[in-house]
Amino acid sequence: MTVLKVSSLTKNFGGLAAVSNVNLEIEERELIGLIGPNGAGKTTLFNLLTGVYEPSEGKIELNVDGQMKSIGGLKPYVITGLGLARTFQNIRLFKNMTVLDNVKLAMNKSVRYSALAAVLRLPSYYREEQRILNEAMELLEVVGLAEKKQVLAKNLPYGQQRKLEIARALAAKPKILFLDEPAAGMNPQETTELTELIHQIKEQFNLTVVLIEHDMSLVMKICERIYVLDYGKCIAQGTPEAIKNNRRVIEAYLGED
Ligand SMILES: Nc1ncnc2c1ncn2[C@@H]1O[C@H](COP(=O)(O)OP(=O)(O)OP(=O)(O)O)[C@@H](O)[C@H]1O
Repeated sequence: MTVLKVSSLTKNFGGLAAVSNVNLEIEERELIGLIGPNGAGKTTLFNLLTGVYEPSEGKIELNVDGQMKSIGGLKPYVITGLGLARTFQNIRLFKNMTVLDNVKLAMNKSVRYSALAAVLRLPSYYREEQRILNEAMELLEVVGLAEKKQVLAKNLPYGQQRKLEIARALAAKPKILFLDEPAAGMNPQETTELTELIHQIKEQFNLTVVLIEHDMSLVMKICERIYVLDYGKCIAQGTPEAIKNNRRVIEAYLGED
């Protein structure tokens, strides 16, 4: 079943087509890689898909309860509510809050007590607070940060901050998870752990995952299918094996590591 379909998507910044006539079709529970040289348009594409930017042209459709719904240009919080969550290349945490509060805050949209219940401290308030605490702790267990729950986010090592971002994205209960360079700044040990974590959350939460990543060994190891962007255009898509041997992809990367 198709969960996300992108048709002829274009984003212009002045005279520059950062994303140019891109088509994607992603199936439920696929693990997709989005790669390409620096400045190829990967983050701009994520920003279009998650509502940060409005498309200049083209269509983005998300499967909502079995129907393809056009989501291009909707506000980010609306798109998140439809089941699409993301992490950012530049980590966006509440740095002076604890690890636990960072996750609890990400769950706030699902809070089910009224303002009055909160002010009067009614039983419904305590029940809901307990549910939020339990769910937040479960997510911290999943990403291996339960023992760090009281640590301020800014005091976590870089790799763990990235895992906390993933926990925050999961708190939105997404169907599709977008990860923007999840392994950036990680050491090889952390990257290996991250690879396992991505597999684990995909299975546990029945997710479709799309990731931008420069770490080719990670991409080739875990992605089932890869799209390659270059100068805003999609120049190839296919299995890791096909992409590795694709002449246009090799040419695009010539001069890159
Ligand atoms: N808000 C913006 N205004 C103007 N130009 C932009 C804007 N955002 C991105 N660009 C330009 O669009 C092109 C694509 O950038 P983008 O960040 O999407 O590439 P990328 O593939 O994610 O690169 P990297 O791998 O380096 O993160 C670049 O030339 C960039 O300078």
